[in-house]
Amino acid sequence: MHSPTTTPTDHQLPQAIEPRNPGMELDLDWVRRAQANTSAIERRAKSLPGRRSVKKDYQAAWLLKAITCMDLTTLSGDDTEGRVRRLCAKARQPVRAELLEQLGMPDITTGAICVYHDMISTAVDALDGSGIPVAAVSTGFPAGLSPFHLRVEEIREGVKAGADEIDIVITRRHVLQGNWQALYDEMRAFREACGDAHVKAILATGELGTLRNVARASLVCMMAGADFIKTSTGKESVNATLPVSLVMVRAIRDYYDRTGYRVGYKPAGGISKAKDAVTYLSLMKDELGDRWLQPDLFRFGASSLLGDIERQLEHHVTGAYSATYRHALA
Ligand SMILES: O=C[C@H](O)COP(=O)(O)O
Repeated sequence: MHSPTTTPTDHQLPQAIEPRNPGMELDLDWVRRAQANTSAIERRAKSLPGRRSVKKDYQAAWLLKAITCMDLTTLSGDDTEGRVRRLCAKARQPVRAELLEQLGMPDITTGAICVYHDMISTAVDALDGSGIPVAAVSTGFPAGLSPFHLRVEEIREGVKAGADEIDIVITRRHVLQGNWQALYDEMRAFREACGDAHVKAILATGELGTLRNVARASLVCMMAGADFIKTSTGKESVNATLPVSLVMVRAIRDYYDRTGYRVGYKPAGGISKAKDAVTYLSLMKDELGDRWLQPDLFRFGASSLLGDIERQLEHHVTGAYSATYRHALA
C-alpha cells in the first residue's frame, strides 16, 4: 500500500483531457454480481493513512492539491448574491496571496464552485475569465422528488444559465426497490439533458441502506453515462465516509477495467478537516493511482474545508520559518 510520503503530482490539468464516459447498455448480471464485503471494507478504511503519516515537508503540497480539487460550495436556504460573489472571490484566490507566494503556488484556484440553480448567473459573472467551472445542484436537490419532467427541465435551465457541471440527485427509491432499469433510464435522461455540461450523479449513500446497494447504484449510474459519481448532498444524516468511498472508487476501477473510461469521484458532505482531505487523497492514490488526483477526475464537495486548509498552511509556513530561525541561532 502506498502512503502519501511523496508529493502529489503536479497541480496542472492533465495535457490529454479524458474522453467523456459515453455509458453502455445496462448489464443487469454485472449489477447483480456486485457485492461489498462490509467487514473487509471497514478494516481497509481504518488502515488508511491520515495527515500524521505524511512527511511534514510534503504536507503543504497535499493541502494545495486538495484546494485544486475542491468544489467550493454554498448550498444554504439563505444564500444571497453577495455570499456567492464572496465565494467566487475565494475560489479565484483560495488563500491569502503572500502565503501562496511563499508556498510557490501563486496562481492556484479551487477546482470549481458549487451553488443552487438560482445563483448560477451570479457565479458565472463573478468567475468570468477565470476558467473556474460553475457546478449547480439540480433535479430537485436534495430529495429529488419533484415531478420527473420538472427535474429534467431544471437541468436544461441550469445549462442555459451557464452551468458547466450539473450535480443531479438520483431517486433513492429505485435503489431500495432494486429497480435498476428505472435508475438507469432516469440517469440516462439526466445525462442527455446535460448536453455538453458534465454530470455528477449524487447517490445520497447515507439513504441507500447497504454498501452493496452503493456498489450497484454506482455501476448503474456509470453505465448510464455519469461523468462523476458523488456520495452525498451534504443534507443526509450520514454523508461522505471512507467505507462508502472505498466501495465507490472500486466500482470506478471495475468500470474502467471493463470499458476503458475513467469516471470521476466526488466525496461530499461533512469533510471539513485538512487531515481528512489528505486521507481521501491518499485513498484515491492507493486505489486508483495518480491520474485520479487531478481535478477532472476528483473533487471534494465542501463548504468549510478551505478554512481549515488555510489554517494548516499558515502553520506550515510559520513552522518552517521558525525551524530555519532556530537553525540559524544554533
Ligand atoms: O456538495 C457539497 C456538500 O453539500 C457540502 O457539504 P458540507 O457543507 O458538509 O461541506
